[in-house]
Amino acid sequence: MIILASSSPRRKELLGLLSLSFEVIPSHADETIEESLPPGEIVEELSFRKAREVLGAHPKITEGIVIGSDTIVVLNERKLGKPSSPEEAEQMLHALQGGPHYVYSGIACLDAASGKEAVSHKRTRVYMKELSAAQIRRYVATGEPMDKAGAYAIQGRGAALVDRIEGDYFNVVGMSVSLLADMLGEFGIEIP
Ligand SMILES: Cc1cn([C@H]2C[C@H](O)[C@@H](COP(=O)(O)OP(=O)(O)OP(=O)(O)O)O2)c(=O)[nH]c1=O
Repeated sequence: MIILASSSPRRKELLGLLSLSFEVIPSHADETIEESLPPGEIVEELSFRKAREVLGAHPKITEGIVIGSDTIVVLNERKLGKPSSPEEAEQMLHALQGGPHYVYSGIACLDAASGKEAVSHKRTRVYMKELSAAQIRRYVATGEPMDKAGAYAIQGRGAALVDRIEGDYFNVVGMSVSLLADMLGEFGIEIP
């Protein structure tokens, strides 16, 4: 059995690409973290917390693999999560437009029966086009940025804002399917 500890519809779709049967249980883990930590450590720690919280809150889960994941956008030293208001979304997009940034996504897998744990992350470079204030305002007005790290969705209308990427596309959307497949392999789960 596989349990995805996530409320993200994107991650559900991404795990679905592997044609494995799984259940979704949203995680309510505390995501407060020291922002000065390296971004790879942040997404790995938060991925772990999400998976552990679901396992801890559901004592009936005695076997199977619990998967947690977390995504942040990093611009120079600045870490951008999900915007808390349309104004913050506009500010994030103003900062990101016209240049490159990194998207980090972590994945944690916990084996409920054995207690075995694994965690890893990937980094993708995203180059955003130059955007006018009017373009940014129109995009924020669609509502799409509000539940997305860095205030854009590359898989949606946000695709029009991106010039190109270097690295794994799915890592930008929320979880590297390729990395996940390798990690599940370490837990004895073969992809059909
Ligand atoms: C950069 C980017 C992020 N995102 C999304 C992926 C994540 O859902 C979200 C980052 O927030 P997260 O805190 O990583 O995840 P979440 O709160 O949506 O879901 P959960 O913690 O329950 O697993 O941003 C996109 O959908 N497209 C993008 O291009």
